[in-house]
Amino acid sequence: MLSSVQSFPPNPISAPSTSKIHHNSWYSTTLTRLPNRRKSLFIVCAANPDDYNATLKALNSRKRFPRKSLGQHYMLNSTINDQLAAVANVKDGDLVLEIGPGTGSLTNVLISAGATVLAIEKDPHMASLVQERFADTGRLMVIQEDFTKCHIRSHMLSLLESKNLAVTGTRHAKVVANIPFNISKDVVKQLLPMGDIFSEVVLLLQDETAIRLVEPSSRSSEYRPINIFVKFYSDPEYKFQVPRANFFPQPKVDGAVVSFKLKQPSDYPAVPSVKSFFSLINSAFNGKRKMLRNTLQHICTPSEIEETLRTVGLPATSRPEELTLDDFVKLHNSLVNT
Ligand SMILES: C[S@@+](CC[C@H](N)C(=O)[O-])C[C@H]1O[C@@H](n2cnc3c(N)ncnc32)[C@H](O)[C@@H]1O
Repeated sequence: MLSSVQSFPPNPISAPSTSKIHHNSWYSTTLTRLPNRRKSLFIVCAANPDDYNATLKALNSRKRFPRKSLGQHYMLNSTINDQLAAVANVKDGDLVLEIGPGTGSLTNVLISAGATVLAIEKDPHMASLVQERFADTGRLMVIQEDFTKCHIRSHMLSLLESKNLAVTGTRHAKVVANIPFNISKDVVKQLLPMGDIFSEVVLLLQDETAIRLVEPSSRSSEYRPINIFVKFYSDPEYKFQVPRANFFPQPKVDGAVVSFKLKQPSDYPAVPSVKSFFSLINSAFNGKRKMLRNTLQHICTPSEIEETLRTVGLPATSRPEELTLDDFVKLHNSLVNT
């Protein structure tokens, strides 16, 4: 359901002083305006009083306490939102997919940069809040759905069609989002193979997840099938860390911004079947510390695996964590041809 937006009543609270004492007293005053639940979560100081103020005002307008189950840790530092948009080089005319707009602090930056935003928000209260806030811009479409269950490709195709934009050729769309940490894997799995639609995916993830997705290369103990998946579809880059004090309420972990520059489908590594390629990867990593000649026995005999490994220039005793994406492509293609 695509719906256009209504207007938001502007009623700013005057910005508090940034001095520690004033900030703290302003902070506890603001707390009393929130529904009287689990106030202990709010002990942490925010990065920017104005952004704090705006977030609390928005939540208060709906009597909406942040939900842990929805990963609702709102961004309180507009500079970080600016940096997220800058990493993706969001500019006039871009189409941006945002997952979990919340109160709309990042949405505001994207719209101000001249983008049209498609936002997917699971929480109906937040979906209507953000819809109302940007009603008069005509630049926001909100879909109230769970991103992990929605058909993002069909939503994007309808949007591109409505804007008379072709899917092939220049890719007009990007993803910029501060997502709930608990759906990171789903988001990455769904979006990275969409290089025909998106040129870049910029996500604020949990710092540990960001490192695990981007950094491990072959020969590292952290190397997993997801690293092969990420490199198959994109060129990932860890951009910067976002300390936990920038979120409201403060999570127990830090965040980090990662950019995934998506490859066009014509630039994916050449494999006859993507499905069989990833099935080989999963089988290979099933016995991570074991040699491939043992873990791939359901495909060929150990001596055939050894022979194939030698043919593609790899030692017969290779283990999965020793192979790069390129090595796996060669191994797969050679196995398919035997
Ligand atoms: C970390 S908050 C970020 C909010 C906002 N983007 C910001 O930067 O302040 C995550 C947002 O995602 C929404 N959300 C949680 N699970 C979701 C899901 N499965 N699909 C879509 N939105 C979801 C939450 O309701 C919340 O608004």
